[in-house]
Amino acid sequence: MNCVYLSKHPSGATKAMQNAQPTASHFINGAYVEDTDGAPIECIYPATGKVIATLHEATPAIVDQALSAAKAGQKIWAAMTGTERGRILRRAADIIRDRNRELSVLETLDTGKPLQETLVADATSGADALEYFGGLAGSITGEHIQLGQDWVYTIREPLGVCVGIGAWNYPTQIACWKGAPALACGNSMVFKPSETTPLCALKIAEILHEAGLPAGVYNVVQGRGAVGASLVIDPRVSKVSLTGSVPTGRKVYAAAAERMKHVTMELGGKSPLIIFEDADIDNAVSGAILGNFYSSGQVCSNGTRVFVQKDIKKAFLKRLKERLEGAVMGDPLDEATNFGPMVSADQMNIVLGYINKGTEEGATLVAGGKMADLDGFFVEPTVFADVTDGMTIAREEIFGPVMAVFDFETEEEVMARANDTEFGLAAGVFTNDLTRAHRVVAGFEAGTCYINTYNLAPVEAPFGGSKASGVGRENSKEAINHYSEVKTVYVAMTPVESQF
Ligand SMILES: NC(=O)c1ccc[n+]([C@@H]2O[C@H](COP(=O)([O-])OP(=O)(O)OC[C@H]3O[C@@H](n4cnc5c(N)ncnc54)[C@H](O)[C@@H]3O)[C@@H](O)[C@H]2O)c1
Ligand SMILES: O=CCc1c[nH]cn1
Repeated sequence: MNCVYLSKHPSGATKAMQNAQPTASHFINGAYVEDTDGAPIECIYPATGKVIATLHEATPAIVDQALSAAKAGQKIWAAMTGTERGRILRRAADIIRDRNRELSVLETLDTGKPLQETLVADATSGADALEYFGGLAGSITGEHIQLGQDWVYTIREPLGVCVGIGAWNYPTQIACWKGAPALACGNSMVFKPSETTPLCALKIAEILHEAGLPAGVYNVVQGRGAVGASLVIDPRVSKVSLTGSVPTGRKVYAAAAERMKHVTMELGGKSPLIIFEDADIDNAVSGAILGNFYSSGQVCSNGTRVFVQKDIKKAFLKRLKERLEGAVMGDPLDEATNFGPMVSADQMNIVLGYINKGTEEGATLVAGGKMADLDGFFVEPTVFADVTDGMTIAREEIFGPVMAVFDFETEEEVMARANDTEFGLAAGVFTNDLTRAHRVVAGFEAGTCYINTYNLAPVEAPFGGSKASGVGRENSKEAINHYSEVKTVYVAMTPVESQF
């Protein structure tokens, strides 16, 4: 039965993880479930390239089992009060915080992200979501509308069974950002993690049940795209929330639309970060580093198109180069490491391909530009300057540690260039001119904007994209609207006046 195992690991992490690892491929109806008929999924530790766990894709029987459990579990869950539901979600948040270290190690093993990051950004962000939506669960209500003697009341109802499909960059966070609002509203969820990072969501399911979640309310099944596609089209499913690339988003949105299902689409980006000459250069360099090299550049909202006003270009690049000396690449489980590998060999090769294109198309390589001399899938933090708008590295999402620096002269010019993209996930501006800062963000065609900072995503604030980058918003009270719908009830206080 126990087909998930973490094999020996040079850093000794395995020993510490004996009690923390998931014990089977799927979590359904409150328990781990295995079905070795499913095709194997190898979980590869990105810092060594070695297989650390082997799981199995969900077979059609497993998918059916998960959806049936979710259908039955949702009825029990929705019948509880919001306060009762919230208490369980908040208890899960507390358990996650208590086990932050072991969950962070698991996140690092799943993704290769440095433990220095995962200790503060992943399980903690998941706990924030469960705590925040747990707190809201008791106050998800409709309204009363008086119409003379008559009146209308509305009921905010859950949608039913929701499917969550995750990307590989934030496996714990994505499992919680989707699960917490869905469950707060009284829905159940079947979550399919990315096949590249299958481990973390299983622990979230296990902890939710330990906190008292009724069986069947949060289930996890493994699989590649075909498993995701089979979940999306199942008639038992009312809503699909995807975090992934734009091409996958188009397919999933189309399949959901065909069946008139609700969707949230959290997709890719190529976000602009504009640095005006009056900005504090050190602060702007910090923003550009955070917005390009955190999680080794594998963050959807990264400000990968850095527009620097011409007069400060030299000073900006000089300071940026100095600050890159601070990158510490190496064993992600060593807390001194602050820059990890790409999640997979495939992603590393995609990123190296873009770096070659940048050079071939005439951009100036300022830093990095190659694999690091280490085991695993490491690519150096890379900066190109003199990038022009038509270059491939200026137009396509790379999803790796590659910053493209552009020159600009005027605000009007840079705004037109910043918005000249199919994407609209995020955008940022560094300036000390407050009027300009607000004028610039008003002009951005993007769902999430930053003034004098970058990439923060607290649960209290809506997060999501415009244009091809997405539909709907995660986090904040906004997410409640995306996991519930309103029923209108008209109450007449006088007899009906019919026309004949
Ligand atoms: N906007 C956001 O919040 C956000 C957050 C993280 C990542 N992302 C984006 O995710 C992408 C990187 O992640 P990825 O490579 O895992 O993305 P991906 O699109 O390849 O895969 C995402 C998920 O979709 C599944 N999938 C693939 N085809 C499917 C189909 N036809 N039907 C249903 N499911 C299917 C995959 O198995 C995976 O679980 C980047 O574009 C990044 O910007 C966006
Ligand atoms: O990867 C996208 C989601 C995100 C942004 N900042 C932190 N998480």
